[in-house]
Amino acid sequence: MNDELFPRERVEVMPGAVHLPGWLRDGRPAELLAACRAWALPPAGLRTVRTPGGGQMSVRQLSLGWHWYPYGYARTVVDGDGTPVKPFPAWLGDWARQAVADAGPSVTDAGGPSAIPFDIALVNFYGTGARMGMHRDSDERSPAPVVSFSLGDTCVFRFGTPRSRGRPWQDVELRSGDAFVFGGPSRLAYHGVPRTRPGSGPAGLGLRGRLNVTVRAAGLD
Ligand SMILES: O=C(O)CCC(=O)C(=O)O
Ligand SMILES: [Fe+2]
Repeated sequence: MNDELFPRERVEVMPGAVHLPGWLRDGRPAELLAACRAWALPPAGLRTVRTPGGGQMSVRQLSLGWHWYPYGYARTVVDGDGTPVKPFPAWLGDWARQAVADAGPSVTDAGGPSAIPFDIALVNFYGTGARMGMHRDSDERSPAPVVSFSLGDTCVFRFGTPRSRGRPWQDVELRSGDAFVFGGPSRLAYHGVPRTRPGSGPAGLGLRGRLNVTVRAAGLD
């Protein structure tokens, strides 16, 4: 449900980076949340990600299709319970291609969205205080855009350039139901989540915290 009095507009925040407010309509937020709850269960469920330097990420994460670990992709949870990654569902690829079409031509280098072979989803759960530092999504071997869907609490999404972690950047509020697509000249741009706003999500959804699902094409076989 979109409970905005006036729907927020599509905004291209950087060349090839497009925010689609309220893009998940009708039953889709609840459908995606129910799917995330099922994927979160073991085996290959939600886990804490440890970084090579000995730290750990504050978000909890799971993967579908290909398992992401710092810093690569595998078919099994090589840094967790060792089980095969859960399959990437075809419907999520369909949603992502629809979002790419709605984002417009700047998010793709060549060809239309219909041929994009989406085959990965990374699901991130942000509890109170969780954040994600500025990084690039650079472990994929495909130029296809990344499509992000948000549920639950609002966050500040910081979107910069491919050149550096620093400024210039744009801060965008991603709310429950929003999509964000980045590709073309922004495919390797630095981005991160400096904060979420605990308790800001829609009461009717029944999610405490924030979920983000990024859909990607691996370009691997
Ligand atoms: O949580 C978000 O909105 C962004 C997640 C992200 O950048 C990632 O999973 O690589
Ligand atoms: Fe990312």
